[in-house]
Amino acid sequence: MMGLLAEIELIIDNLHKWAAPQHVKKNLTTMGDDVYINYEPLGVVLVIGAWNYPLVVVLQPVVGAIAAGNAVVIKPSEVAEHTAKLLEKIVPRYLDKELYPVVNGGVPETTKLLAERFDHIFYTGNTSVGKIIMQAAAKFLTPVTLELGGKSPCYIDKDCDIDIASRRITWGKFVNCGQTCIAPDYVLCDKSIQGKLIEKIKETLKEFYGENPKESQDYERIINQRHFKRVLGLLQGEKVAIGGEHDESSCYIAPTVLIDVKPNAKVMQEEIFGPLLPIITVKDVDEAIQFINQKEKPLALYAFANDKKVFGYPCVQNLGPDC
Ligand SMILES: NC(=O)C1=CN([C@@H]2O[C@H](COP(=O)(O)OP(=O)(O)OC[C@H]3O[C@@H](n4cnc5c(N)ncnc54)[C@H](O)[C@@H]3O)[C@@H](O)[C@H]2O)C=CC1
Ligand SMILES: CCCCCCCCCCCC(=O)O
Repeated sequence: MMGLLAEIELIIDNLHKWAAPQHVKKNLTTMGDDVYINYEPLGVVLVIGAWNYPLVVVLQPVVGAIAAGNAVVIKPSEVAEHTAKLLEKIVPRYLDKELYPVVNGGVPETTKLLAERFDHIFYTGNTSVGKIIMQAAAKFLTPVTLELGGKSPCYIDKDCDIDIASRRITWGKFVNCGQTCIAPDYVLCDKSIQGKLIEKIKETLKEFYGENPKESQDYERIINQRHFKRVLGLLQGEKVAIGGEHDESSCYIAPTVLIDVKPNAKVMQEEIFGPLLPIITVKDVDEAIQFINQKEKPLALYAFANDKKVFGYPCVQNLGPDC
């Protein structure tokens, strides 16, 4: 909610500037004209949301689309069914239901929506469905915004404050049970610091979630049985340094750290989106970057180091504000 409210405030404070016609410098071909950029609403925007922060990932793009003067068809994720029902109930209380309808349902309903012509589609979710959305949009040349997932690495240099690194990684990885799009997906570090890192993560987990995370009010569950089985499948055959306990009936998977993970292991092939943290050892930052560059471009990259050289690499700089 904090992010959503901040977005609304940002728009209220800045919309008059963003929406104002923008001056354009004249050139030879336009010297006799009035030249400016005038912003117009696109028309009707379709917003399709994901389940992991189900209110914010649906409403945040809706807020932007409304501010830009559009009508919006709102499609919450059916996986977070209570939030979807709540949105269907409360949105019409505050917004015109002709201009901002909420459409609930799963794949068949979304497929039907995608057969319609929209002026923009804003989709948040996994990459495979992202491709379906883009194909459907291409039929009408509808522009799309795709907020997808990825395998976000953490590089921990041997010359860094391991207490700080492990505390931040433990928070970012295990909050919402690992179901955050920019959660650290895996760790790359020198073998000499692996043992200390594991000890520190263990200590931090105890501080955050107590002796038994299953009993902690602060530790979440996997969203459903399908995702529980998917995440558990990634754990099979791997060497567990911390955690590993699970319970299907409550979709519980303990905060888990894996070691001696092979680069070609199943857990390294797809976004984990659950509470498993594989550690892969590399000899230095160059090897880490080589490893990362062999994969699809990640959504975020986290680097912990004292050596400024680490932050000078273009791939670290280019990944933006989450570094
Ligand atoms: N970049 C970002 O800001 C964010 C990205 N994500 C990413 O989203 C993913 C998690 O969400 P998902 O499990 O994908 O959510 P999901 O299963 O709820 O799917 C997302 C939306 O796509 C629709 N959908 C699903 N299958 C479809 C199909 N075959 N055809 C048409 N529509 C379909 C669903 O109805 C839903 O509204 C992760 O990869 C995560 O990283 C999540 C939150 C934020
Ligand atoms: C205790 C609060 C947890 C804060 C985590 C905020 C992350 C929100 C990001 C929403 C989209 C995503 O990254 O999956």
